[in-house]
Amino acid sequence: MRVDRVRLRNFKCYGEAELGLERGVTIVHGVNGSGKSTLLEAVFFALYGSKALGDRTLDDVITTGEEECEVELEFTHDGRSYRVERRLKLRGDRATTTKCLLEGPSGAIEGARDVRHEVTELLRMDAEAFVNCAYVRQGEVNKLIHASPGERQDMIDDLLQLGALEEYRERASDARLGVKSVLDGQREVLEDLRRQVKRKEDQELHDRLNALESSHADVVDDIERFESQRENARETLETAESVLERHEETREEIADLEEGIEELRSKIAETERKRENAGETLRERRSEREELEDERDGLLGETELETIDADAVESRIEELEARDEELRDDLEDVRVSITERNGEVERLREEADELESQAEQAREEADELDERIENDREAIADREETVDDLDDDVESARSAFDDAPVAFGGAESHLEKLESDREELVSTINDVTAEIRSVENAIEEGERLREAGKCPECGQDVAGSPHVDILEEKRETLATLEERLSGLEDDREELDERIERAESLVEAERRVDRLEENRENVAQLLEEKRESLEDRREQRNRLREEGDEHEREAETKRERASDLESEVADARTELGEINAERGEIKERLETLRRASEIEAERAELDREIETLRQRRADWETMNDERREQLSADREHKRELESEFDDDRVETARTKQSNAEQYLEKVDEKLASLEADRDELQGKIGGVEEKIEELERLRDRLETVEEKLERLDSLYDEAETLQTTYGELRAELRQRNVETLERLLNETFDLVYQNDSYAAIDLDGEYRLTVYQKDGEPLEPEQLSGGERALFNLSLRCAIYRLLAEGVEGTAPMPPLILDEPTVFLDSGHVTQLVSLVESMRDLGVEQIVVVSHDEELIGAADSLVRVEKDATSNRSRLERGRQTEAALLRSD
Ligand SMILES: Nc1ncnc2c1ncn2[C@@H]1O[C@H](COP(=O)(O)OP(=O)(O)OP(=O)(O)O)[C@@H](O)[C@H]1O
Ligand SMILES: [Zn+2]
Repeated sequence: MRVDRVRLRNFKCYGEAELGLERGVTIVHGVNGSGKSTLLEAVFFALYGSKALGDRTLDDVITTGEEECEVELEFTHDGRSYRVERRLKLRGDRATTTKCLLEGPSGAIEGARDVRHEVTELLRMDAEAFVNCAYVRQGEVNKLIHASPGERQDMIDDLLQLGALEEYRERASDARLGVKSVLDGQREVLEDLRRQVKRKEDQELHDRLNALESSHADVVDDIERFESQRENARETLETAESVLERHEETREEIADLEEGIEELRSKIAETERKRENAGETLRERRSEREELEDERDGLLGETELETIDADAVESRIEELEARDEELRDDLEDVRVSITERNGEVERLREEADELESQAEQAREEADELDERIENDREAIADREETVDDLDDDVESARSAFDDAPVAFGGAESHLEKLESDREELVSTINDVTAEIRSVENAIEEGERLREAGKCPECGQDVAGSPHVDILEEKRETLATLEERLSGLEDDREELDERIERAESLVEAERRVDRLEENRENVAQLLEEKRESLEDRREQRNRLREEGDEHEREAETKRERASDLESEVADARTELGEINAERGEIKERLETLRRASEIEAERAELDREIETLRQRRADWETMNDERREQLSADREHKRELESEFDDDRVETARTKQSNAEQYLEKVDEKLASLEADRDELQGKIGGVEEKIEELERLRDRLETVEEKLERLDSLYDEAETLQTTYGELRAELRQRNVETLERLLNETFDLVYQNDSYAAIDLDGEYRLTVYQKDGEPLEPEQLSGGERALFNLSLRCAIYRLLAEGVEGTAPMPPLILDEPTVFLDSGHVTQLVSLVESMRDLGVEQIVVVSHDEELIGAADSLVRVEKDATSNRSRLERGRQTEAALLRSD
């Protein structure tokens, strides 16, 4: 068995914690109070529940201040996986298990009891055996050593399941004692039975039975005789009674006959009356029939039929009705056609009216258009005149160019040229005028200077002045200039005249442009007018045609309407004819129906007459039969009256009273005889019962004797079984003791290599003795504390090994759990402990869990678990030591 995982919640100092465990040696370490032992306890608790707690109660494991606690354990056993889950809850100050579940390969088991049983079965050990073998708790060093040999014996027997053999032995012993007490009881029963049989045999029961049976036979004979006499008396009585009864019956019968006769007579009279009434009715019906026949004969003349025969009448009626039906349909058709035609006439007339008014309207529109056409024509004539006028104006305006220096169109530029020539001329004139003025001034100055004898030119004295003659030159220049000026002024005058002419030409050009534009506009308007005039003419013609067309259509419709009216008049004539024919048919039908009714009434009357006749005949027959019955009854009555005479009745009465008296007496006698017989029978029954009882006693005696024989042999068997079980257990135990002694010596040698001790002895009663080298024996209690610790560990390991080897099937081999095993050991012995642990691992213990803070042990671990308590939350925490740490510690 191997623990795979443990999970805790609110278990003592743990909040939420989980730990996976591996194969090999796991060392759990941490400071005091951190929760190491609690972790091991939790595993133990998960397996065994409250049985794992010893004196403590469930509420101890729930973390103080919490309500609920959970433990979950997963383990593998024999290659199969299991999971245990337990949940506790605090209710008041007591805790209860609210969930306990074991899931395994064959399903789930629930409930603390069943789970514990299953775990015990699986591991082949209960909680106590578990702590004795696999789980060495802290401070329990001396437990096995202090135990008495008897306690040790029980414990080891239990572990090796030798307890069962002891149980069987006890059961065999119980069985033997049980058989013994039954045997003693049966012996007493046998004695008692023998005494009873003897007493019964002494009573001579068979002689008594014979005497009683012969008296009984006599009484039975007497009873038979009296019974046959009583039978005779009863027959006599019956005969008399039947005679008297018959007499009474006859009297009643006669009375009945008289009553019947009276009844028949009155019925006959009644029926006779009915027959007469029916005869009366019959006559009445016959005369009614005659009347109907007369009426029918009268009607026959009115029909064209030869006889009034129902079928002929009926078929005639059908014919006439069919004809009437036909006529009604025709009538309906004619009416419909009249209505339709009238409607058609009205419609046609309305349409004709409508068409005529349309024609009228079209003509009016055409007249209107005529007027407008006339107006348009006048407007066109006016415009044509205007165009002609405008053409004349243009002609006259253009004539101004006839002898002009330029052609039409050149006036504008010609004027511009002339004006610029003039400007140039004016400026030349101004220049010449200015030159004249300066020459005049110069002449005036020169004359003045010359008068003063000075040079007119340079102001020097004339004598010797080169410029004296200049004045003459200037006067000549002045004359030339003045001549030039007057020429220029002539030119200007001429130019002014030409400019005037040019301006009038420009004016003429503009006028022509305006006139031509005007003419263009007028001509366009004229064209438009002409077109619209044409449109109106067409429209007017169309309207006139339309008017004519409508009038023609209206005429056609009116003709058609008057045709239809004459058709309606014809139809009305037809209508009258049909109605007349239908009136005739109606009269004939009435006659025929009456005739048919008469036939039906006549037939009914025939039937009634027949019925009445039949009934009268029936009544006659009935009364004939009654009369016969009446005479038969009278005959029968006479016969009955003659049947009985008074003597016969009297004899019967006497016989009846004698028989009655005898019967009374004989009944008394029989009753007393029967009482005697019953008494005798009771006595016989008593004796017979006693005989039967004797037989039964003899049978029981035989049975008890056989039973005693069997019990004797059973007792012997139980005794043998008891000894066998005892011997078997002693033998097995002896074998275990030898093995255990060997294993213990091996283990102790391994952990305590010391010269002081030679061997340990374990005797058949599990008494332990340690022998010193000098051969002196020592009790284990006499060893030192450390030695005791080692001795204890050796013993546990030896038991563990014995268990692993000595049990058949899969050895449970739970994890070997050691809590603080080093407490009493010195460092040298810790080394031995390490080799013990290792040798256990080598022996095939899958998991070894050790709580310790010894460095050397830590070094030997395959894995490390560190337990730590959080200072603030006060909850323990589990932490797996890293592989490197374990390896590092080991290498030190
Ligand atoms: N019901 C409980 N609720 C809370 N804490 C609890 C409860 N029961 C016990 N404890 C605490 O659990 C702690 C751990 O105890 P445990 O015996 O597991 O420690 P340890 O690590 O084995 O110490 P040591 O090395 O001294 O043996 C203790 O300090 C104790 O006060
Ligand atoms: Zn001069």
